[in-house]
Amino acid sequence: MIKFTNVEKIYSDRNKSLHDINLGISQGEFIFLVGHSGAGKSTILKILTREEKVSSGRISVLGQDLSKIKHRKIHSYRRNLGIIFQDFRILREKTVYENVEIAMRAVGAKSKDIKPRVMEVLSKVKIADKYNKYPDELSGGELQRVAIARAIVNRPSIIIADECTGNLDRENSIGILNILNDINKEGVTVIMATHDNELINLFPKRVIQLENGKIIKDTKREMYEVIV
Ligand SMILES: Nc1ncnc2c1ncn2[C@@H]1O[C@H](COP(=O)(O)OP(=O)(O)OP(=O)(O)O)[C@@H](O)[C@H]1O
Repeated sequence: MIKFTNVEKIYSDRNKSLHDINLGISQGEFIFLVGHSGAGKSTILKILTREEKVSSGRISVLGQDLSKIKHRKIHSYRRNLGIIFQDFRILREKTVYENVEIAMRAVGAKSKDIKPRVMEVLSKVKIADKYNKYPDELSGGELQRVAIARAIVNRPSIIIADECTGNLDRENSIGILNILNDINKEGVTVIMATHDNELINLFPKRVIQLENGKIIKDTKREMYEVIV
């Protein structure tokens, strides 16, 4: 479903951010992307969202070659993705409900479908009781749950999360991981960049480790090597 083939990313002459990345991810996998600061985690995620283009190599996602995708098609490609950030990116002047509703309106959802679906996803992330609150009235953990509701409301195939627990305490981080785990069990692929080793140990998943723009460890690959 996601395939990186000999992917290189060079931001400038001296700065090679990704080196010969070869990687396959199947639908329904849950991946932790780890590595030191500057290892290339965000660059991989930005290539997946097509915020950045590869410098060479090929990247295909859900049957689309992102190295060749036309500019006007990027918008519809991104409808397959739910993106979650460390800093939540919730609109301050809108309520919880409106923050999620806006994502459905943006894709032209029918008015009659909006309310039930927004309330359904708010219930799923356990924030439905605060649907009428403004972001300033919510905690960081609650804000991130709203961001997840917004990310899943249009039923994406892939969730992309960049350090989405980076601003949260342990309890809230575990809460967010439990929600992502439940979403993953419904078949949604989750790719999450994190520095949090404790969280990785609590949720045993495929871990891809980057160093200086190269994959230096892939637990799944190693498991296969042991089995074969
Ligand atoms: N827009 C950019 N222009 C130039 N260089 C960049 C740009 N974005 C990232 N880089 C460089 O690419 C390399 C990888 O950066 P990236 O942000 O992918 O790392 P990361 O693993 O996500 O780090 P962190 O954990 O600190 O977020 C770094 O050397 C970084 O300085």
